[in-house]
Amino acid sequence: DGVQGVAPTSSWQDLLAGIRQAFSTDKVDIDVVKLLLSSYKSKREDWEPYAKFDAHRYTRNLVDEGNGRYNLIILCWGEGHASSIHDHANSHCFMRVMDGSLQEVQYSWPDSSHSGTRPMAELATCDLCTDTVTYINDSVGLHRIQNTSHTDPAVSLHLYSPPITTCHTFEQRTGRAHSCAVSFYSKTGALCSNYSTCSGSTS
Ligand SMILES: O=C(O)CCSS
Ligand SMILES: [Fe+2]
Repeated sequence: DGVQGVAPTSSWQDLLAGIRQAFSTDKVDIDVVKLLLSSYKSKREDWEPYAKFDAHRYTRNLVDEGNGRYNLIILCWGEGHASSIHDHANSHCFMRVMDGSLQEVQYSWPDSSHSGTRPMAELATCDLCTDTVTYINDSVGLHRIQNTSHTDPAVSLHLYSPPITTCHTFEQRTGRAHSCAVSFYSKTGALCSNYSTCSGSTS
């Protein structure tokens, strides 16, 4: 549910400073953070230095390590790239589409009494166009993010609080869960080595 009707006025520096301020205490005001993300007037030159694509999978590029309470990350999705179905490790997950469009498919948690024997149940499918801001946490459900376009790449800005280092991925056909350590393709513009995503099969 994007925050509509906000005239985007703030600069990239205002956005980074506003987020730092919003996370200066342990209390997270979800609406304040969504408004900050919506108020930023997107300029490609602000975030393009972080937008590093890989031919085979989506990339996670660290923008701002934050103050220990959050991470700000640029994700780059080539045509057809998708994440696995995943949780958010009890963290807040804020997201804004910066370029192109993405599809979010939300799922309910697998029923533990059927562990590993039932397909994941879809809750909703949302098409997220450029500048849409959305939010999820584990009490909302699980999701998969995918770039369903065959012609256009997509870029999204994600804020996780607290920072996510590991999460769970879920097999669509069986609901079986796996633990997964997330990593960065680049950090503040510098490429990292041995990158791996939690992108599972999309079948
Ligand atoms: O951080 C990730 O790899 C999941 C992207 S969708 S929130
Ligand atoms: Fe996610």
